Amino acid sequence: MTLETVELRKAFGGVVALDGASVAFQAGKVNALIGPNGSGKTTFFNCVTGMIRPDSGRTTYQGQEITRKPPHAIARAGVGRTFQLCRVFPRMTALDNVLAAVRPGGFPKGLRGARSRSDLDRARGWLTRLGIEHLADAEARAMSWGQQKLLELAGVLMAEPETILLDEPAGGVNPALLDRIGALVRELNAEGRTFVIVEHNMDLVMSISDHVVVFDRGRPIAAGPPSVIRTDERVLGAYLGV
Ligand SMILES: Nc1ncnc2c1ncn2[C@@H]1O[C@H](COP(=O)(O)OP(=O)(O)OP(=O)(O)O)[C@@H](O)[C@H]1O
Repeated sequence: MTLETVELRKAFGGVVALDGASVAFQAGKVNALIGPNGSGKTTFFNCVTGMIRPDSGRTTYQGQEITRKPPHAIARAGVGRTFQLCRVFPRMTALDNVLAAVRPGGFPKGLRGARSRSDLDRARGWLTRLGIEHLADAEARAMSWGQQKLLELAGVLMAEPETILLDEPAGGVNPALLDRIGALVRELNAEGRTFVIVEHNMDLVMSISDHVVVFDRGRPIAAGPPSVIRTDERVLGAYLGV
């Protein structure tokens, strides 16, 4: 196991977003976290990455307690993440966005020479790997939504995380890019990275995942390989609302 939670609970006023969620994701695998709208998936990501504090419960990463650690400490421990609404700096170039991932705050104009050669090479390498190197000098705001999602992922990869949490990587992207994102996840996984993916596109989930966890009302109701999850009656019931 790599990322594990025990009885994670988080309420927003009267709304219980996480209701004692105990989940174990598998190291070296592509894990998916699925569930109907409002079932607590993003709140779960926010809790395990330190963006919000759970009311109770624990999270461990590779056996180490990370429950109350701040986001930067969890990132440093090796967990990277993307966001549903994609976080890039709109007025910075693609290259500067990727570099900013290793130097939070970016580079003031006069200090551009301070970028290290190896960081530059690595940043260009990730842009190339993700197929957006031709946009290196374009401002992020001039890029398409799908390109911005790739750019955000390039920034995450720049920190060399062992585990990557993706929040709706397929959301709003065109079918060609969808295929590329799927292939990329499998490639990066084959190189040793663990993934946890929150995603509504079931074709993508079922084609790239090794292990699927299903949330309903703030807690897991099923977990297993796609072939089993696809026909699980509890899962079908949760999605159909019966
Ligand atoms: N900051 C917040 N304040 C109040 N309620 C919140 C907050 N964040 C989430 N919630 C509520 O908690 C519940 C779980 O939301 P969450 O976004 O975690 O679900 P989700 O499974 O990620 O949904 P979706 O698939 O639609 O993104 C929902 O009822 C939501 O309205």
